[in-house]
Amino acid sequence: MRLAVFGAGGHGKVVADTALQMGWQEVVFFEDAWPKRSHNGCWLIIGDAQALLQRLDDFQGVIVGVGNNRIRLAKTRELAAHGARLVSVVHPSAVISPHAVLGRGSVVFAGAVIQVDSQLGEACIVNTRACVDHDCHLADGVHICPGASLAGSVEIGEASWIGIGSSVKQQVRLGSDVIVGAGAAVVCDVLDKQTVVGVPAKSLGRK
Ligand SMILES: CC(=O)SCCNC(=O)CCNC(=O)[C@H](O)C(C)(C)COP(=O)(O)OP(=O)(O)OC[C@H]1O[C@@H](n2cnc3c(N)ncnc32)[C@H](O)[C@@H]1OP(=O)(O)O
Repeated sequence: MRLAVFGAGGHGKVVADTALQMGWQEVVFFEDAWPKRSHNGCWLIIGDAQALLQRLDDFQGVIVGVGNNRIRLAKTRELAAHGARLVSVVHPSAVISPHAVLGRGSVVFAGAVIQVDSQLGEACIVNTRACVDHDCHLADGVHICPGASLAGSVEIGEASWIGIGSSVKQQVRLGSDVIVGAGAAVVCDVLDKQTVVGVPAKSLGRK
C-alpha cells in the first residue's frame, strides 16, 4: 500500500506521519521544488507535479499535503480530473461519528473530533485536537487549525481558515475565504473574504 503526497512542507509531513500510523506501508512525496529538494523530513521526494500525473497508477492512494487552502483545493481537483485515487487520512486517535461525512482528500489529525451529522467537503483539514461538533457544514478546502472548536450547526464556506485555538458559536455562518485569527471567538456571521480577530471577533477588513 503506497501513498503519494503532493506538497512537501510541514503540513505534508504530518499527513505522511498520520498515514503511516493508520496503516499505509510506504509514503513518498511529489513537490515542484524537486529535484532541488530530495527529502521532506525522513521521506523521499521523488518527482514534481507532472511526474505524479504520469505515475498515478503506481499508488493505491494520492493526497495533497499543501497547507494553503486554495492551492490544496485546486491541486486536489486537478488530480481528481486525472483519475487519481484520492484518499482521506485519519489518525487512529481521531473520533469521527459514523454519521459524519468526510470528503475525499481530507485529513483529520491526532485527537480531533467530528460529531454526528457534520459534513465536510473535499480537501479539508481538521488539525490536531480540533473539534467539529454536530450538524456542521464545511465546504471544500476548509482548514480547522489545531485546537479550534466549532459548536453545533456552524456553516463554513470554501477555503476558509479557522485559526489555532479559536472558537465559533453555534449556528454561525462564515463565508468563503474567511480567516479567523488565532484565539478568536466568533459570535456573529462573517462575510466572504473577511479576516476577523479577537474576543468577540471583529473584522480586520478585506483580504
Ligand atoms: C499546525 C499549524 O501551524 S496550523 C496554522 C495555525 N496558525 C494560525 O492559526 C495563525 C492564524 N493567523 C493569525 O492569527 C494572523 O495573525 C492573522 C491572519 C489574523 C492576521 O495576520 P496579518 O494579516 O499578517 O495581520 P498582522 O500581523 O499585520 O496584524 C494586524 C493587526 O491585527 C492584530 N492581530 C493579528 N492577529 C491577531 C489575533 N489572532 N488576535 C488578535 N489580534 C490580532 C495585530 O496585533 C495587529 O494589530 P495592530 O494593527 O493594532 O498592531
